[in-house]
Amino acid sequence: MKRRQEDFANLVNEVDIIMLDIEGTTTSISFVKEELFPYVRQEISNYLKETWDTQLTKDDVAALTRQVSEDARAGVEPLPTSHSPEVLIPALVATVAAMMDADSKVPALKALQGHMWHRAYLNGAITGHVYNDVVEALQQWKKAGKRLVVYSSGSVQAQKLLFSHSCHGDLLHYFSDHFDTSVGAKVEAGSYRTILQALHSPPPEKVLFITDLVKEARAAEEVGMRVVVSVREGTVPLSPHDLEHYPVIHSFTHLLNPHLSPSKRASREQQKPEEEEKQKEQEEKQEKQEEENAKAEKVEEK
Ligand SMILES: CSCCC(=O)C(=O)COP(=O)(O)O
Repeated sequence: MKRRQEDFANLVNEVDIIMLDIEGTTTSISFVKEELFPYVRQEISNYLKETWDTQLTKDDVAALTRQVSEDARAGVEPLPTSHSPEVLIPALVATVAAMMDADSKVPALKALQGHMWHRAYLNGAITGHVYNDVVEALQQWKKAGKRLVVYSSGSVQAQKLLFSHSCHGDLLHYFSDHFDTSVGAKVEAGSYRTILQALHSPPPEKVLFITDLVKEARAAEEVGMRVVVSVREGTVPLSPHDLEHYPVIHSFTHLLNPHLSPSKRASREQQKPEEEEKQKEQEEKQEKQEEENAKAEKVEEK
């Protein structure tokens, strides 16, 4: 279903809290998959060797060991019982690689990743990617008195690092609250109930959650939150049903009040040409898919 700019602006007007996912929503999938995650894979062995005696790493290793022994009940190889770093580090490296291959979101893995990225952001090896259109939206929404929060599988520390060391400078001040998988998995409705409680129980329909994953949108919807699905380069394609059911955006520009912000075109002018090109391609692809779905539905009706 095609929604007009005013419909989106009304949706934003009707809520007090806007909760954002990161990967595929505020931030490109390629940044996470091609920079953040490879950094962990490349550096983990050195990082563990260098920090082995620190309390932070001892806690991370203990949490991973607990996680692996829980998973062992599901047939996963347990870690060696030895305390020797020579034995344990290679086993931990293999375990973390296996967890990342499976795109695991367990808090033990996410905490270790966050601690490793801390170094990378501080020494400038990594700069957090945030889409240009997101920055304009954050500014407009903050001015309009919206409370802005983040819910990502990345640890709260990793979220704060990304926004405070972003390619647009420090954006952390826009956000009042951060949630990660310590409140529960993003595909579970219970996690969104916990978040509502932490936000002092606003009416759920006063909260808008923006995410690229329909499973997450569904869980948030189950507790009564409003949802918008973000389609960016590399996000999981939406089924015809999801395209019909969910408001879909290709850029936060779609959610801006056209009377308060520079026009859609003006916002595009600020984009890097390659980002603009990708966004246009994405929009054209989506429109084509919508047309094909409509045609397929007509044929089915006949
Ligand atoms: C804080 S950025 C790190 C991204 C990450 O680790 C991840 O698992 C992505 O999760 P999201 O819920 O933002 O899609």
